[in-house]
Order: sequence, then structure tokens, then C-alpha cells
Amino acid sequence: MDETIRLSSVGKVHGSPPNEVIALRDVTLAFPPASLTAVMGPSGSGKSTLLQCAAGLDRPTTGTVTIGDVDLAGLGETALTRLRRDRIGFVFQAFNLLPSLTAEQNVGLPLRLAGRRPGRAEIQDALAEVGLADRAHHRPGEMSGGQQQRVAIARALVTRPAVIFADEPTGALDTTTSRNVLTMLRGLVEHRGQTIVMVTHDPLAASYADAVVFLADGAVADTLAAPTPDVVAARMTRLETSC
Ligand SMILES: Nc1ncnc2c1ncn2[C@@H]1O[C@H](COP(=O)(O)OP(=O)(O)OP(=O)(O)O)[C@@H](O)[C@H]1O
Repeated sequence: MDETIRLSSVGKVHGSPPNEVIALRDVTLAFPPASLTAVMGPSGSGKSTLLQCAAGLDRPTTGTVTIGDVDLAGLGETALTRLRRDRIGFVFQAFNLLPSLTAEQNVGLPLRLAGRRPGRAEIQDALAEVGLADRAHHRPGEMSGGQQQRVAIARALVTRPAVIFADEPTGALDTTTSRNVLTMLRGLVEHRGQTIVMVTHDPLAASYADAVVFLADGAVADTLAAPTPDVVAARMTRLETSC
């Protein structure tokens, strides 16, 4: 089953006249299965809006978003909520784990929200995928930042989503820990065919991606395959100085 995520001529206007802000302009992109895509761009260039529209958290003003052959615009609120819950995983800069729950309970949360009693094996599998099989009974406060982010990634994986959207997943981590988390994300793409779309400001993080999409003023300014940190940094500098 082809589960490519496609944005076709997506535009997004926030607010209403006279305070309209055009956040996305005619964005056409595809995120193919088993790929890691980095989304970069200056502050206010539309990265978060792009993620929100691609994830069905916000509806585009114009254009379409499809996951495989499902057009998100054709879904009512209930169906869209179900699609987000079952087919999309989210990872955030601040981990967003519940502090009073163990790693195992945090990872099981999306299944509980879907009305299912989580199976021990599926939670253990998700924790093993992020190298934390032995931490199932620890609470977030008993783990390092990198370990907490790995629990959050296990939580995103547990529903076997078509795509994981990650908003600055290494933004709160030091360089060494970031590298570990990025290597792990890369491994999920290579070994289990996971599709991941990651917003980042960090050229090093972007260099782990298969492709980088650069946004400027709401439009795709450039794309780069096989990125290296130096080339990414140079393109970012060029974009930041031209806006
Ligand atoms: N709810 C909103 N209402 C009005 N304007 C908004 C809203 N959300 C975003 N914007 C505007 O849309 C534009 C794009 O914002 P967005 O948050 O997508 O950018 P970004 O690239 O993620 O920025 P940053 O890197 O600073 O987080 C900005 O001009 C922003 O001020």
C-alpha cells in the first residue's frame, strides 16, 4: 500500500481581513515511505503551519493533503481525529511525557486513547526499538533527556503510524545526545521503513535526512538531496540574509 504523504498546491491563510497572514503559498511536496525529510527555514517561514496541515491538525485554505489515497479534506472531524490517532505519530521538542506515568504507561497511552488495552508485547517492542527495553518501569524524572525523547519516540511508534511528524526533536538535547537520537530515527527509517518528517533549525540534524525542504516566506525555496551539514548551513545563511 502506497502511503506517500502529498501536499498539492497547499496554501494557508491565518486570521481574517484586515489581519490576514499568508503562512503557506502553493506548497507542493511529497514525503515518500521509508524516508526522513527535514523541513528548515527562517523563523516565521511556515514550518509549523506546514506540519500542522500535513498532520491534519489544521486545514489548508487551498490545495489538498493526502496520505496514500485518503484526501484529508474529505474527512469529517471524527474521522480526521481517528486518522491522526491511528496513522500519525508526533514527537515534540519538550518530549511531552506525563511525569507521573512510567515509560511503559506513557508508551501505552495512544492505545488507551484509542480505547484499547495495550498489550505488553507491543509496548515492549516499541521500547526495544528505541533501546529502552530495560527502562519500562522508570518515570520520566528518572531518565535523561535523550532517554525521555526515546520514550516519546516509542510512544509515537506504538500505533505503527504511516508517518511520524517531529517538531525540533533534538532542540532540547546536547550534541552527543542529539546524535544518538538522530541515529536512532535514521535506523527506524532504514530498518522498519518508517516515514519521518522533522522540523529542525540544526544543520547537523538535517544532515541525517534523505532530503531537506527549505521554506521561505511560506513557499518552498529549495530542496536538497543527500544533505551535508556544511551545505545545509550555507543554504540557511543565504535564505536568512535574503529575507
Ligand atoms: N494562529 C495564527 N494566527 C495568525 N498568524 C499565525 C498563526 N500561526 C502562525 N501565524 C503566522 O504564520 C506565519 C508562519 O508561522 P509558522 O509558525 O508556521 O512559522 P515557523 O517557520 O514554524 O516559525 P518558527 O521557526 O519561529 O517557529 C508567521 O508569520 C506567523 O506569525
